[in-house]
Amino acid sequence: MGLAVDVVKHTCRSSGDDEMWHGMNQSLAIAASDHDEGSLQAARGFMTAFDMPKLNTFGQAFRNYDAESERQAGVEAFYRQNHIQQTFSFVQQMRSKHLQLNKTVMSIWDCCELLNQFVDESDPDLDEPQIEHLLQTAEAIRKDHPDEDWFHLTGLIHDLGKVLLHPTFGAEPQYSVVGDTFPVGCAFDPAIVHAEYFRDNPDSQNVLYNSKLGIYKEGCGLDNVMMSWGHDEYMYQVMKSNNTTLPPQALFIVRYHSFYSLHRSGAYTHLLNDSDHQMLPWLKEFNKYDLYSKSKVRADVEKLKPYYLSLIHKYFPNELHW
Ligand SMILES: O[C@H]1[C@H](O)[C@@H](O)[C@H](O)[C@@H](O)[C@H]1O
Ligand SMILES: [Fe+2]
Ligand SMILES: [Fe+2]
Repeated sequence: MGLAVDVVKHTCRSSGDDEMWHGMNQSLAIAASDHDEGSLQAARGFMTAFDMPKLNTFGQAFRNYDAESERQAGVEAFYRQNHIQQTFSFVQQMRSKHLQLNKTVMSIWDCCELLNQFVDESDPDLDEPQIEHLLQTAEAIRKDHPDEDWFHLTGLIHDLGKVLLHPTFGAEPQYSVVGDTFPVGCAFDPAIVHAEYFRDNPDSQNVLYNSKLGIYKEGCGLDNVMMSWGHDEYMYQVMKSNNTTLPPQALFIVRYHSFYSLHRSGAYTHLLNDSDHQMLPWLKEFNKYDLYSKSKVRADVEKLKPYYLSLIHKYFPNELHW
């Protein structure tokens, strides 16, 4: 890898057999309900080739928001802003501003290239332009899941919603585009990164929104939950409205990949319905590659381009409305 990092080799049973979608989903769901990484790996039945580093490129554990590092102060300032601004009503405003998808028309690949100029201020683990992260994620997935091209493409496109930072979309501030996401309309969970800054979010004082369930019903399903505004929801809506043929798992991954308090800490599970529970293992599997592939090793964009163009062609129209 060319990096002085410790690597953990993942071993698991390999079967080589192709499994049917539903069969796999079922075993993944069972493994996930066991909360056991080992059985999750076994249920997957894949040989894993991706090396998961223990430390990020700054020599820290991944997602350590308290460690003193060159990115720490900026990341904390980001979350302060994010947690103060993201209210229920802010989310409504952003949705009506951006979900009409009338800002531009472009292809998926054009969007990847547009992201080349942006660095994500919320990320303690990476200060590389976003296109690097997209290809690193996709290629890491490809190593472990060679036959699931939909999953490779999901890796490539999962962060394309960060294009909201571009002047074409009004150059939205980082606090309304990146960072972890969380439900609005109910109490903020302490498991959310830098939850202390929710003190100054007006919704924390609003009795409609500050109880455990807030405006929601137990088991209502994430589809009925309003998430903080950012690149996840935006890209999900872009995919859906432009009629992607990617499977439902891909849409779920894109939509909730930043919902760390759920997929890492198990918060908010009282809002999930059965379908969400079935999807959750895919989200966790995806997260491994999204998080641990972040490195300074540059992707060879020109070499990889033809393969990803073929996937884009398979699952998306040539031009999309954004
Ligand atoms: O792309 C973003 C970004 O990398 C953030 O730092 C992280 O907090 C989000 O969850 C992720 O989706
Ligand atoms: Fe993301
Ligand atoms: Fe990402």
